[in-house]
Amino acid sequence: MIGGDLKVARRGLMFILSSPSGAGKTTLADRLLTKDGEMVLSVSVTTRPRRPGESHGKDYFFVTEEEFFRMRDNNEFMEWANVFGYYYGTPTSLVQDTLRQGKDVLFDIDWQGAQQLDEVAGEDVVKVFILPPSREELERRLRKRAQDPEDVVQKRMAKADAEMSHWAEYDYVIVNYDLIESEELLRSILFAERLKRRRQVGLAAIVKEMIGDD
Ligand SMILES: Nc1ncnc2c1ncn2[C@@H]1O[C@H](COP(=O)(O)OP(=O)(O)OP(=O)(O)O)[C@@H](O)[C@H]1O
Ligand SMILES: Nc1nc2c(ncn2[C@@H]2O[C@H](COP(=O)(O)O)[C@@H](O)[C@H]2O)c(=O)[nH]1
Repeated sequence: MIGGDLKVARRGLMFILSSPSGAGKTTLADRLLTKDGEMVLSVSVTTRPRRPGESHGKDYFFVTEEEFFRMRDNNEFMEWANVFGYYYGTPTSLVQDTLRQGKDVLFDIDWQGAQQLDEVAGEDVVKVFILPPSREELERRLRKRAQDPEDVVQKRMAKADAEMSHWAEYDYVIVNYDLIESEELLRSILFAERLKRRRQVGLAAIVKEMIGDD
């Protein structure tokens, strides 16, 4: 696969997707992951109730507030936040294990989480903000997903402006008009970021061997 099968040893990166709820980041994340063997999803811990079709350990680790606070107080999260009245957190262990293997970690987290990860791991972080084509389309997508009751849809729409106001804190911004086009754009960003010289940690040895010591 172009750009996805690098031969040079490289340092894994932390690829963060944020957006207002319903803009499409989970859908795009799924599509990226199914075609990329070098990227692993960071499965978050949450206190939100499970939606139909979601499974424990794949979409989220669903826990009680008591368990969430125990993990938080035990420093098991790389970042955590309260989003729409529920707690969400990124377990540190999977992230560190994956990066150590030279693979990338994909995060589907909000702006609060993105800011926290930037603070602790700025060099490894690449942040992409996904915008919807319009407010009307955002609401349409939230309803089309048909997984949340009306009051939840309203609550998420009410918070959309607050989330979108953080767009300028991101490295890249994609307006998600068309899924296939957005997926291609995301993949282009990923491939270019993987090729950054500082991430290709095996390059120096290869070049040294080619040009010799003199
Ligand atoms: N470009 C697109 N065109 C049309 N529909 C889309 C597009 N992208 C995503 N969708 C649809 O919009 C709905 C919401 O997408 P998704 O669940 O991925 O949003 P999200 O940003 O992850 O939301 P949340 O933050 O709540 O998890 C889904 O039904 C998805 O299929
Ligand atoms: N800061 C974090 N935000 C997270 C995390 N996991 C998910 N999220 C964000 O929460 C909202 C709602 O998600 P939903 O699955 O309930 O629709 C969305 O913006 C996610 O990106 C996390 O670990 N930390």
